[in-house]
Amino acid sequence: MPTADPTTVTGLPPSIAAARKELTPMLSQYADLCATHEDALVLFQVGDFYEAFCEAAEEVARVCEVTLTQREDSTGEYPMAGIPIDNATSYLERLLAADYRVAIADQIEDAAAASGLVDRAVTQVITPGTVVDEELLTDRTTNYVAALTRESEEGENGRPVDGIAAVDVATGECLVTSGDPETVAEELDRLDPAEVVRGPGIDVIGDGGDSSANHGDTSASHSDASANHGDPSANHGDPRWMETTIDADHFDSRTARDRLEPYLSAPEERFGTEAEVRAAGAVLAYAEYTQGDGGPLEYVSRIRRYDPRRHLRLDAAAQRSLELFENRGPGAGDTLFDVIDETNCALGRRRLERWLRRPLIDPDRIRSRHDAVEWFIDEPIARETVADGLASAYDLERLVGRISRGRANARDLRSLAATLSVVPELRDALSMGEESDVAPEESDVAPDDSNVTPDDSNVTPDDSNVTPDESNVTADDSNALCDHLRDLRDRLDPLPDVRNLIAEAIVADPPQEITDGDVIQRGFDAELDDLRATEREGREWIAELEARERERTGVDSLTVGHTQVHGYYIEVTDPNLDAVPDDYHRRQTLKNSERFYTPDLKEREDEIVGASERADALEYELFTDVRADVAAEADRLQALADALAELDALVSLATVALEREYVRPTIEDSSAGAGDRGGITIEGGRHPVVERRGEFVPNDVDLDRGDLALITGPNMSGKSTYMRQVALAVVLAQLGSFVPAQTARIPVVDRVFTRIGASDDIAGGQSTFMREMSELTEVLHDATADSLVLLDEVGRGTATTDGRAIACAAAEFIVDEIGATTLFATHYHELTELADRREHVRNLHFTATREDGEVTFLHRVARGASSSSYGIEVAALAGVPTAVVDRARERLASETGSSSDDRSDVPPDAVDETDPGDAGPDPGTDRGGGTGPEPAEESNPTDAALASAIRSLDIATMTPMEALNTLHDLQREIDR
Ligand SMILES: Nc1ncnc2c1ncn2[C@@H]1O[C@H](COP(=O)(O)OP(=O)(O)OP(=O)(O)O)[C@@H](O)[C@H]1O
Repeated sequence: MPTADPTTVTGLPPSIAAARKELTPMLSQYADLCATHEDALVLFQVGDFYEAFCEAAEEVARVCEVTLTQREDSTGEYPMAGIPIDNATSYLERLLAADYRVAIADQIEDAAAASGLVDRAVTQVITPGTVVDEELLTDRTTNYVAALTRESEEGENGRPVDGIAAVDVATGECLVTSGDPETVAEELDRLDPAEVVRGPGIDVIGDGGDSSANHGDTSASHSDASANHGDPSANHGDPRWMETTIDADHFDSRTARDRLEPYLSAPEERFGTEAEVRAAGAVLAYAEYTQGDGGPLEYVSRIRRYDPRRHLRLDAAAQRSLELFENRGPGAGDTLFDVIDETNCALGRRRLERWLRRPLIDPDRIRSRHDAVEWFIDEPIARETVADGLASAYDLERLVGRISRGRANARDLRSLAATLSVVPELRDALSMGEESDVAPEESDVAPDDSNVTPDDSNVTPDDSNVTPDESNVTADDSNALCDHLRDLRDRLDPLPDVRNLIAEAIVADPPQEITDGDVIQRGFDAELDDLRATEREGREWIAELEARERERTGVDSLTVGHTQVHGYYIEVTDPNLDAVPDDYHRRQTLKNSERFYTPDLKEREDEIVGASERADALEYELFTDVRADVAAEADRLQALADALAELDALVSLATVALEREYVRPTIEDSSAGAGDRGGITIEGGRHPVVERRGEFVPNDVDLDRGDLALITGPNMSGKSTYMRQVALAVVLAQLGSFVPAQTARIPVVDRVFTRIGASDDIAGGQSTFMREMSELTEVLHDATADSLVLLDEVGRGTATTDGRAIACAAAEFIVDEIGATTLFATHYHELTELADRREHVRNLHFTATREDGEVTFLHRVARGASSSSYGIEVAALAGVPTAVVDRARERLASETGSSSDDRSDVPPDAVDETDPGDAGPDPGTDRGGGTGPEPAEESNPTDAALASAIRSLDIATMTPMEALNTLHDLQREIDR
């Protein structure tokens, strides 16, 4: 992100502070507002502009690329920069992007009416986590600001309990939970707030401050993860969110309780821990402050406490490596979210996002969502009707937020009414599964029934006994609306009262402004209608005045006109002034004419102006009343928004399942039966994202509960893709989606752990290996028999022998002690021997072949272990000259010494099934790993140098091309 240190230009600009005593009243007012908003850049309304002065002006000019001007007053000259209020959004975006909080100081009284200095106040502090301006928000994401608190030594083993509360100021949603520091750090990742307010005592997110617990900071996603290992200064701030500090008092128990009082009664009943109360109080304090400190935010009515353990846990590392929401690396394509997002409105999009961040773990709830998705797949008409209806729905959650905040205009209310008007259609569409004459085919059949041929009527006795109703029931059975959708349909309240109120009150196409009239329908309010009638009649009277006066005076050139300043007049040119009647009073003299008014005209004019002003004011009053009446139904509207959001997410899942040929997974209650039940069985499984890039080779998965599959195979052969596709199938299934496969049986998993690929984003200064180990620690510590663990090349970040030993020990520990279902990709061929010693270890491998000199990766998984000499083999497959490959093999053989003994341990099925072709390895030769445990003595200096060069290669991390180039270099060495 760009920016100079924001603190230099937030709050009071230094040169204004220095001249504090000599300021003009206006600058003095500016200075006061700046002083009370130390952490913000104050934009100060002067007419049609938001202005900043002195150093703040220089910064605004720089960031917003607007002209820096000089202002002069009695105290001298100073810089000023302004942005037009009408067009402020894009400038505000820039300031936010430059890491500023922006305090908007509006004129809060009519400048024309004010005597002296116009009163101004900060009406809103715009910060990344609390923006409510529609144009500054994106559709998809829920925009949270989160507060974190810590209760020391309250939890198990005297460890701290952290609380987290997050509020979406635009919609009024508020979530609260607590737990050990790691859990809360993980929740923070899931909520992915735009802004974080840390309470006292939380210096490092995710670190319980218990340095003896060596897994205490393994929320490895954060730069904070470096806490115990790296530079502590790196712990303050995460580039993903803005860090905000507020007065510590807001985190005080008493203060928090007082703050919460208007929002909910008996917080201790609602909340689980003191940490939650304090976090909720603090986050609401901050939210109120940003909304202009006008007291409680009424629309924050849905404060929900939740238990993170009731969801599939996906920490940031898992979310990232599975590319749920973010792409990795340059050139990366879609994310999983992109693939499954076929939602029709912003409500659904946000809901689906939430589901993906928090898949379920209750098998019944999961199946219930699957039922709904299946129903929509089977009912194309209903699905399309619902999708079309939802596509015309506005963002109800945010509309309600704006209405409740008193920021909605008449257009917003019409949008609300338009959204309500689709609800009955949605209900009808869902009722298709309920009516007795549901399917059109059946009603079509009816007339034909009378024409049945005698043969046709030859139905079996059983059938003929069926009453018409019953036959319908049987016919409908497959399409019967599932409980889930029936419940959802019942929650689709069309709020006819609200819809009618808006339809009656607000004109169909209202203007943007709500203060200038033309907002309220005729017939809604008698007084308003009278005023408008007076206005209209007056204007008609004036419209006819010209003709009347021409006739009365006989002056054909007489005109009636109107100016903003002088109002209505009758104009008579100089030559005709003689004809002017007595009741004409002079109003204005022009070059060749005179302008007059008559008492009647004046009276009418006063009437019109009076009626018009009163009507505009009345309209505004009526509008705000209607808005308040609608706001009073906020709870019902939010409940409807909730149902619409869910409906859209379900329809999206059905659409995706159909278009991409996903299948409904059978959900196993994983821990129901012990033993091997509850394994993952997938036929023809695909990676939902990779399959969109082109030809995809489907693969099967057959793992019993607690199995550990060791996956070997060359680089680029498809190991990571395979592992990820298994995890994605589980995530998709548990969020309620169908999965990309032919058949799938999936157990409910409590947590997905991933340690995939070397992460080079070591922001916290942790070495790759250290980070890898802390992630591994987390797996070994926290995984359970219900977890799914993905490990990719564990140990590769250190010396081969150490790495292999660690990988082997970790695999054994997982199988023996944890029993988590695990996919473990490795280049350490020796690990495959584990299959001989452990019942639950299986070998799988991927292969590559060469055809016509081209290396082809089959991307097909097969039983058994792969050959171990990946690097050289791939080099051979890639066409490295045989002499070089042979020489390399000799080198390796001499280095690995007696490692050929190892081969005897390799089970028969571990032999690489690759068709070796002409360049394939001789199965009889030693195929020990890239570097063996006991390097042999080298016989001469060149050999020693070569051996050392080869030994230092990290084959596991080399691409075939790098292997090729390295071999080429080695060959040149030999030839020297
Ligand atoms: N089943 C498949 N069908 C088609 N393409 C696939 C399949 N599996 C993987 N691929 C493609 O092959 C490439 C390599 O896959 P992947 O990264 O999974 O290999 P890998 O064996 O894990 O490699 P490395 O060991 O280097 O990490 C990917 O770009 C992917 O697009």
